[in-house]
Amino acid sequence: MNQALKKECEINQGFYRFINEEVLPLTGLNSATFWHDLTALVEDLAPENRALLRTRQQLQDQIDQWHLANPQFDMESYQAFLREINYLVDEPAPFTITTENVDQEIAELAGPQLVVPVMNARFALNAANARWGSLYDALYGSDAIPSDSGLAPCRKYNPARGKHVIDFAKDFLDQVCPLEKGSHHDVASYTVYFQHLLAYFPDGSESGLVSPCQFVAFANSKADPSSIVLKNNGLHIEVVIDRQGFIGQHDLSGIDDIKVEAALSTIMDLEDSIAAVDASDKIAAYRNWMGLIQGNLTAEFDKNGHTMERHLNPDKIFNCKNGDEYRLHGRSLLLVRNVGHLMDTELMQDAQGNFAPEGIIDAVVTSMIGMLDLQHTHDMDMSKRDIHNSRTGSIYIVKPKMHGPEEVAFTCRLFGRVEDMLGLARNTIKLGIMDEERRTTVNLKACIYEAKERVFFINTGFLDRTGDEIHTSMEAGPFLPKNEIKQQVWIQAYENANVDAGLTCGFPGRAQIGKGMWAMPDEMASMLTAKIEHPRSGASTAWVPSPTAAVLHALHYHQVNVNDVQQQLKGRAATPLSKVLTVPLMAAPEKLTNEQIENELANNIQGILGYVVRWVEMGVGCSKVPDINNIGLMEDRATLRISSQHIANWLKHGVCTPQQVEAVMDRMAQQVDQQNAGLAGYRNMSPNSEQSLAFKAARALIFEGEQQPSGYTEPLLHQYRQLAKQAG
Ligand SMILES: CC(=O)SCCNC(=O)CCNC(=O)[C@H](O)C(C)(C)COP(=O)(O)OP(=O)(O)OC[C@H]1O[C@@H](n2cnc3c(N)ncnc32)[C@H](O)[C@@H]1OP(=O)(O)O
Ligand SMILES: O=CC(=O)O
Ligand SMILES: [Mg+2]
Repeated sequence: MNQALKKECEINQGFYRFINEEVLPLTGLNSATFWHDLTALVEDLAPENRALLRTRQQLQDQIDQWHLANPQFDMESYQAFLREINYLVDEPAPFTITTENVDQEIAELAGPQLVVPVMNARFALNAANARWGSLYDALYGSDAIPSDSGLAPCRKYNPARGKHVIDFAKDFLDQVCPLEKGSHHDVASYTVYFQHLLAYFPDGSESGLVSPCQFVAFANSKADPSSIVLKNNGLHIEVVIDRQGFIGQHDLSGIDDIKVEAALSTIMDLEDSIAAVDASDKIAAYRNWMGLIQGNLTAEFDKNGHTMERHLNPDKIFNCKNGDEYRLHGRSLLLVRNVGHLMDTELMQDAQGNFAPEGIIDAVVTSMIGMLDLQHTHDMDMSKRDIHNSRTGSIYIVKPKMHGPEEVAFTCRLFGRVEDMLGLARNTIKLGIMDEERRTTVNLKACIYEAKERVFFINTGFLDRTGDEIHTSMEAGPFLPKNEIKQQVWIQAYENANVDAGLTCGFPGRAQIGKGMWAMPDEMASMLTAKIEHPRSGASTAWVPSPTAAVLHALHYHQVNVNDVQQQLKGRAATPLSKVLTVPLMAAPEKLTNEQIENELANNIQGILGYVVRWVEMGVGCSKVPDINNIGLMEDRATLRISSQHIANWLKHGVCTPQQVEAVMDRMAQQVDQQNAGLAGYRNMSPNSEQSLAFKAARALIFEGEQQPSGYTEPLLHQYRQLAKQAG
């Protein structure tokens, strides 16, 4: 049953109640005015939103036609054509962004950014609390410390493994906060002498830090500190000392743990990592966002036979070395990712029966909830309030999947209208631009220009970007195997051009330059080796999939000073557009062996089925799915977009046949069923795959992939998930 608002517009009743009963009373906004304004907003902006989507399709049709008419690709004529159709626009004259009131986690500090599905309260709380994490736990519990030669973690503590953990962590201290003389390994005790940290060795000798100012605070007494807080590259390290502690009792200096400042910011995701297909799903997601902002979200769950309750951590309070209080934010700075411009939502319907653009409703609701934090900020003495988010009065919205500057301009107009509706000062709502569609990449400066007063990040969402790479050039020819696409010139050019754009547009000090997700959540040793390249490339943040990854990736920002790197990079030669536009096609598809083709299909299809079955049948928007080498991969809608577009491309160009794909799908359905055996709520796809909604969804994603708007997966996922919900 719907709530008739004006006679030409209907609001979903659950949504109406949620806003009226749970949100509006906290905002001081008038209900009648709010609904009137929301209706007007949707009436005004929905047609524009739809027009932007038509433009996407028109451009895609023109690009398809061009490739068909130009089988011999010529870069010069290609670029001329892209300009002619307005896919490529003129670069704006040099400018710098003017974004103000940005929290220091975004503007000044460099460190990991965690992403989490907001609908999972247990994970979302964990993510918000992942501002701080135990280095000992992250090392002990991951493959960062190898498991061979008696080092495997076991049910009881393995002291041999523990020794490697402690050695690694103290090596790290020696590296980033070295002592003037000697090593942290050999320290017998730490004390604070006036404003200095002193380390004493067993022979009675002592040493200070090479950089004494790295010592900033302590807990308990100077003579017998229970914590020592160090600071390097703006990030804190807490050395916890407890001579009675589980680890500390066996440690020469009594160090019980080393905690690091890890996820400086966290994206609460309403987009690609969640499955929200109807009003009740959306309300659940909004409610969690509200609980996080208000500070009262809790989650009760069973872990290892114990019932646990999780809530948000308070701030951390220490003694400053000069005697004052030293207060550190206890939680990640929370950002919220809205959906893009594509999908509509049943939360609201116009007179013609059209659902409202979901991105418009997300902007209004997530901002209105974000506003509760700002009201608290103004109303309350900050030192008395434990849970708050922005200390500069900003709301941070990450907007995904925008195509080019006119879509960014539209988002900014939308945010401006929302600010007017909510009575917020202009540019309170900050915009994070995902550089993850090709039309945004090639016009990035023009995109930033449109948002120059409110942009707070650009981030290379290379997963969606790869999907869009395939879809945009679907007609150009067959693409390389998925892993080889990553090695081609276009991607490095895209990554470099993104950093360069951020630097030339004045991001340092105002906004983040971000890099993409580490999509192998269990491969922490590899991450420690590979992801240091992100700060080295000039990025001030990069995405991680879990708190453990956040802790370990944080080490990189101690090892690399991003400010210095950014200074060095300023003024490097611009990346040629031709490199960004070089499509990663296969030169000689006929050289692929049948085995290579089968392997590629098997890998893609295992990922697709493994992800889609949980999405459609169980409403799980982000999963860890083993690939054919049994490495667990983070799969979300963006990785699904790549896999499904890749097979669609190979089908189109005859690299594989539909029969081959069907056969691999049947084989992989059995495999995925086996992988999920015993999982509560799981429904097998085989042997009656024709009755499985998940299997049908996966088939549609592949065989109808070419026709999907920009190759996106959400229209089909939503359709099949809704059917699964109806089927109960
Ligand atoms: C292309 C893009 O758009 S990328 C952005 C979207 N992707 C994401 O947001 C990825 C977020 N990550 C995740 O959802 C998960 O890590 C997955 C699905 C990849 C793996 O989940 P699982 O298989 O359940 O992880 P695993 O069993 O190893 O670990 C679970 C533990 O880690 C925690 N955890 C895992 N990921 C996260 C996270 N992102 N935030 C907070 N906590 C997390 C869980 O809370 C849980 O700990 P608990 O028992 O104390 O609650
Ligand atoms: O959103 C991130 C991506 O890689 O896509
Ligand atoms: Mg993305």
